[in-house]
Amino acid sequence: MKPAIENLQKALTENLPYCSGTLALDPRNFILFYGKENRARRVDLLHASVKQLNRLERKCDPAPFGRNDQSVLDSTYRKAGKLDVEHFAVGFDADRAGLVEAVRTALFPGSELSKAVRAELYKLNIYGQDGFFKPHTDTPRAEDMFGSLVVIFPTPHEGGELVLRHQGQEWTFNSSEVLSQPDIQAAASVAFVAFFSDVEHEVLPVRAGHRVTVTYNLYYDSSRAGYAPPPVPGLRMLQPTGANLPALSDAFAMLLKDRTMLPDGGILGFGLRHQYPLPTFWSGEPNPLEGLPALLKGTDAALFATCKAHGLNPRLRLIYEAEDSAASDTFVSPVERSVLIPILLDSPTSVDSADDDSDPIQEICEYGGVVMLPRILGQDPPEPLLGPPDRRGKRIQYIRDLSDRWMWAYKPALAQNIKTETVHMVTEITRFNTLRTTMVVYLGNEPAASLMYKYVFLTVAIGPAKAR
Ligand SMILES: O=C(O)CCC(=O)C(=O)O
Ligand SMILES: [Fe+2]
Repeated sequence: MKPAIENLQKALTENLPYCSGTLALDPRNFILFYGKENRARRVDLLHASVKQLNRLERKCDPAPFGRNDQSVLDSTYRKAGKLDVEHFAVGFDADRAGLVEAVRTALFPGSELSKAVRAELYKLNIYGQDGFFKPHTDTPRAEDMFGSLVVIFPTPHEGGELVLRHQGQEWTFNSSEVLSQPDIQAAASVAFVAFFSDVEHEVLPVRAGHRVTVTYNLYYDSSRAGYAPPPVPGLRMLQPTGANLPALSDAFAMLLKDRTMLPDGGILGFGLRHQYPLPTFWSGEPNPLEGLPALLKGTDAALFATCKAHGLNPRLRLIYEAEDSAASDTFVSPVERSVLIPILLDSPTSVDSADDDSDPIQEICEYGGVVMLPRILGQDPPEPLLGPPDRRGKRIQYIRDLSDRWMWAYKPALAQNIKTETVHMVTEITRFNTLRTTMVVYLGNEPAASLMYKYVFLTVAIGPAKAR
């Protein structure tokens, strides 16, 4: 496969056990109060002096770490200071800042996003010169704890990289480098890393300055289900790459530049990666696709914005897999129960009725549907396009040219009236953003309501190679 396609696909489907980035904040988020007696000290972590940070370091307790269910002090294992939650208060709050939601989006792609999460402030840590924390995994504090969130404040420091390891892979997050980029610094930002509990991590020695962090424990919390705050403006996700706007835009530009890729132009298709609060049953309210661009998250939001930034017109559309059982005899093996013809729709139109004289697929096309001829971008010759079973347990299989054959061989008369659209899929269609509508089917005189499942996906038309 062509590297440009692979690159974009990888960015869009990458599944990492961690995420990282920066978040620009109002200056009051950086104010820290700390102390064990009635009189607390105040330090502004955005403009803290070395003297102030030295004092904070002195006032902290030596940080222990968990070994075999016990908390032990061992300076060959961890050299850092810590404060427990009752000994400090900081303006920053991960939930209020929108960071918990951002982290949830980055860690749980797909239908898993419906898992609600909660963050609990755990500790403040300070690593002075030569401070470090050897490789370890965090001890879960409860059964529903699934990960940790580390927030790094912009106090000057060198070294102190957070190294993460999981299933033979390793990633390094260099907070001092990230936070000292001029635009990040100008915007008063914190850096963050969130990871699942089975990710081993390590803080490399701090060579100079002070590295100040607060950690949160992350929990599943079903009582918050359905809670979905809007996206946060100051957020810059670095990993996963697909949620990182500049990185995704580069990958997209590389694809557009490849002159051998759809030289005459065409339509690209993308499956959505996250689940959105759509009405599960649509019965004539306004088109829910119209408000959807504003709700997009993570890689979906980044992809939509990237298309726009390239002067393209991304469209959120529906795909309906119309069943044509009459065609099954002709085209598929007896194992297949029916042929599914993918039909594109721009709004979730209900089909009032289809009787046994009319062809249901033709009926849907009369309501604005277009028969989709699916391809997989870059696969030459095209391979069968396979999808997972849908929620009715039915096996979904778009045979490469099934809809073509259906169009031109089985229904030649219809083919003249039906519009088609060839879509080159970059990532697989997902089936967790579903709208259901009814279709009344008449079998003789007997009306029967049948459900139509429509999945949201994204298409974007690109021009010929010469013009892009
Ligand atoms: O401060 C950090 O960067 C990480 C701290 C940590 O790993 C822990 O507290 O378990
Ligand atoms: Fe840890």
